[in-house]
Amino acid sequence: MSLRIGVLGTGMIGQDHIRRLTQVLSGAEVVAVNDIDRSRAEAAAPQGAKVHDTPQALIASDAVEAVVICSWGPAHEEQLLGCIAAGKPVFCEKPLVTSEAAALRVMEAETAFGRRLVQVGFMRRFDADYRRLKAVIDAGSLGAPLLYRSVHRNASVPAGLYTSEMPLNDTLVHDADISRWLLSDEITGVEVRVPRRSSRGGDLRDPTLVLLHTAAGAIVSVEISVNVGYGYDIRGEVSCEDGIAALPNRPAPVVSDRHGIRQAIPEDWRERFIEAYDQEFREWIVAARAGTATGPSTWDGYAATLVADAALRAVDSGRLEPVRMRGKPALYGTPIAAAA
Ligand SMILES: NC(=O)c1ccc[n+]([C@@H]2O[C@H](COP(=O)([O-])OP(=O)(O)OC[C@H]3O[C@@H](n4cnc5c(N)ncnc54)[C@H](O)[C@@H]3O)[C@@H](O)[C@H]2O)c1
Ligand SMILES: O[C@H]1[C@H](O)[C@@H](O)[C@H](O)[C@@H](O)[C@H]1O
Repeated sequence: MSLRIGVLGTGMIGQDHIRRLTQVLSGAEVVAVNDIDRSRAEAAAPQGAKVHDTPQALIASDAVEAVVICSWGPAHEEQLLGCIAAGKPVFCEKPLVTSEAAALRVMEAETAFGRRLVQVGFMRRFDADYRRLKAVIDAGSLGAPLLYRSVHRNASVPAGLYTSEMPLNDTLVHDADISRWLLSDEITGVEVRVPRRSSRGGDLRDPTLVLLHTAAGAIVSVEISVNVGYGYDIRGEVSCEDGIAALPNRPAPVVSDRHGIRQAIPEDWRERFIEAYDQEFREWIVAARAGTATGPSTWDGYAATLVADAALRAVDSGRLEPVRMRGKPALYGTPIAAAA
């Protein structure tokens, strides 16, 4: 039997996830959709899927066994709490929520329920290159990780909709999460430095340089540039005591012509992480069919939210801003020793 899924939010990524759930992956079907823009939901609904008037009606529907949230960040809390109250597994696109208080409310609801229901859309953890990079670090032959350089470049962002806070509370969450996961470490402090602005972004504060300090004493530098024009360029390199390990360049045909020898760069996140999103949903479908969730948890979404909050404080203060996490509930596994 296929997992019967309802999708909340049928914009850019909602449509892409509906495509993969209906045309690429097996074991799932999209039976219901909702969007505050009803015409968008109608256009995105696969044949036979019901278009619901409200997220609450979709979550409550007996036809829906599990939910995928692809609405805007500020809408996530209410929709997550609705899914947890209904006991339905839920995949939630990043960011989990947009404030520490909201993250704690979701965590309290899930821990009171007593079983993991929430998986957060940190798709990099499902990318084969990142998984191999983590395996090298975990093997330990390079010694302890000291520095991690994370480069996050978007070709462009929607003008007017993407604001100067968003490099820190929308884009950085991916780098914060992958750093915690790769280094098996927690982030304890955040600094932000702002160089001269790129003329490509108008008034937008871009690029931004973020330093994440970890409990074990490593430092992560994150370059966030959201208007580079040339493509979606994601890089990562870990410097350890006895060597370095880096993400490889993406395999692409090597073109030789009068401009030289070159390889294409992905256009956007859909192209760069296409296999990662597929794998993320393969693993989610298996877990959701068992009535639970796997991979990035509410705890991980909470951690990324705290980093985003600290980064927003740091860009104003110019100082190192602390990240103070609560004790980790047992539902989310054992705390990382260095951070305990
Ligand atoms: N993991 C990733 O790489 C990745 C990539 C893109 C977007 N995202 C995340 O996915 C989410 C959606 O992003 P997008 O780019 O598709 O945005 P979008 O603006 O294209 O689509 C969002 C949709 O949600 C709808 N919506 C908003 N509030 C709603 C509500 N309360 N109930 C129902 N529908 C509602 C909007 O009408 C819109 O159609 C965001 O949280 C974003 O950060 C993640
Ligand atoms: O919502 C998107 C998405 O999360 C992308 O993966 C990220 O590169 C963008 O900066 C962000 O705006």
